[in-house]
Amino acid sequence: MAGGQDDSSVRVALRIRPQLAREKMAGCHICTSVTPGEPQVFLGKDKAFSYDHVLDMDSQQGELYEHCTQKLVEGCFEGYNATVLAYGQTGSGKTYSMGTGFELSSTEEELGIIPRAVAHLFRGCEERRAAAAQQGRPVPEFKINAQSWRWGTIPNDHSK
Ligand SMILES: Nc1ncnc2c1ncn2[C@@H]1O[C@H](COP(=O)(O)OP(=O)(O)OP(=O)(O)O)[C@@H](O)[C@H]1O
Repeated sequence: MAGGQDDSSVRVALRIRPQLAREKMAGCHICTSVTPGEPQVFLGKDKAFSYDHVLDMDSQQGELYEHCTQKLVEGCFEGYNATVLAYGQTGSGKTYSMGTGFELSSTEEELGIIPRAVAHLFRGCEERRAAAAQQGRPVPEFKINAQSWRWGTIPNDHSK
């Protein structure tokens, strides 16, 4: 997952997905380990990879948001652009982490990045409007546009 606050700043985070019951039953085993207190992952015993953040298997959705997205959304209010991109092999947890599965059974704690970012954005607008009104300043107006697409249908996508 990666996001940039401006052209010169790119954050990279790696999230290690927990092992699913069916994977345990199929005899799969975990081949990565996280160095405690370090944003570093070992593949096997000797291949180490470093990232800005590494979230181990017990990480929760709120923790992921706090480490990787919260500052990007706050940065938008300061005029910075931000992108959050989930990248990984199939079944690695992109949909779950981004929160676009929209399972009806999801608890608040299980909400992923997108619903959290949307709530954060609207809450941030309201807080800024309320603070301005309270301090007798002109109340700011915010314009939020949203667009969604599926791969292969991106406007001006000439890759297919
Ligand atoms: N951190 C997590 N905690 C609990 N379950 C998870 C976690 N990450 C992923 N899963 C579960 O693992 C399965 C695969 O995850 P998911 O569908 O998000 O993968 P994906 O990368 O989007 O896959 P694809 O590329 O095939 O669409 C799902 O059942 C999901 O609920």
